[in-house]
Amino acid sequence: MIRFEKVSKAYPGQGSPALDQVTVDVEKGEFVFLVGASGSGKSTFLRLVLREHRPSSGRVYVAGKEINRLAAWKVPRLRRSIGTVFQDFRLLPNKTVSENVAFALQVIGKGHKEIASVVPETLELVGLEGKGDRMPDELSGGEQQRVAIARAFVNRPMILIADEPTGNLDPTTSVGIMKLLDRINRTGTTVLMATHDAGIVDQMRKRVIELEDGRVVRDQAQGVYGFQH
Ligand SMILES: Nc1ncnc2c1ncn2[C@@H]1O[C@H](COP(=O)(O)OP(=O)(O)OP(=O)(O)O)[C@@H](O)[C@H]1O
Repeated sequence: MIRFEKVSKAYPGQGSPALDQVTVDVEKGEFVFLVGASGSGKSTFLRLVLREHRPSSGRVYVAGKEINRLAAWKVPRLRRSIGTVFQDFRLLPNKTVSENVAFALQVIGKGHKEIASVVPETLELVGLEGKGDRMPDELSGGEQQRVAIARAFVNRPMILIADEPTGNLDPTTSVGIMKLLDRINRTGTTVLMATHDAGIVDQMRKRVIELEDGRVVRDQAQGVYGFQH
């Protein structure tokens, strides 16, 4: 589903590359944690998957296509097939919960009828039934993140990218969010999550890929956050 072949990424004016000869293969349906110190290259990795950046060398494949060679007009379609969730939720503050989720479908041209049936279904899936008419600032942080996940998942993307999704949440709320991501993963969606949350990684026992100075220093099935090398 996601394949990096000797991928390096150097930003202009930076001494050492943000990613350095990274080779990784993520199968469809896997759940992968990306860990490593701040600045180790996690966000760069995620941005390359979304083609927000292009590699300086090497190849990035998503769903079998080398995305560096994807025509510019096909990039929006690639991004639509990848849901994204961030630490800071990024909801539209002037829209209700339902409108936030519906918006993701409107921008890809879905009709009223489909939106009217899919949005409540998705809100129920994330545990927000009955809260569709609330505004984001009337929700707890955990609930806001559920809205963000509903919005990311509403068109059933093949990949869900989560960059520090529990970074602003307390441990109990974080566990709820991880259960939800696990449930989404079980529908067949590949989940790639960058995190500093050791407790969560140790609890979930999923594949762990650790980056250090842009290099993969560990790729462990059913891994833990910290590992004695
Ligand atoms: N747009 C950019 N321009 C220049 N340098 C960048 C850019 N984005 C990231 N970098 C550099 O690339 C390296 C990797 O950064 P990256 O954001 O990928 O790390 P990270 O592991 O996601 O960090 P964090 O955990 O703090 O989010 C860092 O040295 C960073 O300063």
